[in-house]
Amino acid sequence: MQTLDIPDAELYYDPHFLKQEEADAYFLRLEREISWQQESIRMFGKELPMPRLTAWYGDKAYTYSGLYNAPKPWVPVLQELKDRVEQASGHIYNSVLLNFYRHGNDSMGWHADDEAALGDEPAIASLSLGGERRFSLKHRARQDLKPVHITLAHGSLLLMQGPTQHHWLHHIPKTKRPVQPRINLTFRRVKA
Ligand SMILES: O=C(O)CCC(=O)C(=O)O
Ligand SMILES: [Fe+2]
Repeated sequence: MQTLDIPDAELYYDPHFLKQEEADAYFLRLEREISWQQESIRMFGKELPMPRLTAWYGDKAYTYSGLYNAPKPWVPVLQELKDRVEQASGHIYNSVLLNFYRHGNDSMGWHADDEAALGDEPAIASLSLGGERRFSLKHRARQDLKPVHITLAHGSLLLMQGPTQHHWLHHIPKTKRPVQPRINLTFRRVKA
């Protein structure tokens, strides 16, 4: 893992966490084996489809972006990836949120993964597969710090921990560039 030197954050990145062929195979398995959902979000009093497909697996129920997610048992492909991510990151997880970005018009808005259920300084391990998308971080308070952009490679692992969620927001912007579909998994540990 390489350390990304960013103030008020603790970030590690491994662009080659999975070999190309492994990453290709996991993309295909996840596309097929995960029960992808089209959720909706309430915005300005209207129900709008979320600009991506999602799935939640794990031992605990979890509320994310105002959506209640019932626990759903681990399936082999997720158990395998969880084991490898735990090994590499040195943390134990009990849940994973999956996002499927079908095309460049799919995205995720600015947020921090700072729900109380994640505890004070959560470790969040983010595995990316498929088309490369830009992931950006911006500091919540310090305007002297420029946003940080990381192109998350196919088969890469990004680990966010320590004070990162306290001080920084992150998002996946839409892009007009033609991009391949992308799957992202964020492994988390939800408290009782
Ligand atoms: O797709 C990504 O790389 C980011 C996902 C994310 O921020 C999240 O699931 O909370
Ligand atoms: Fe996030």
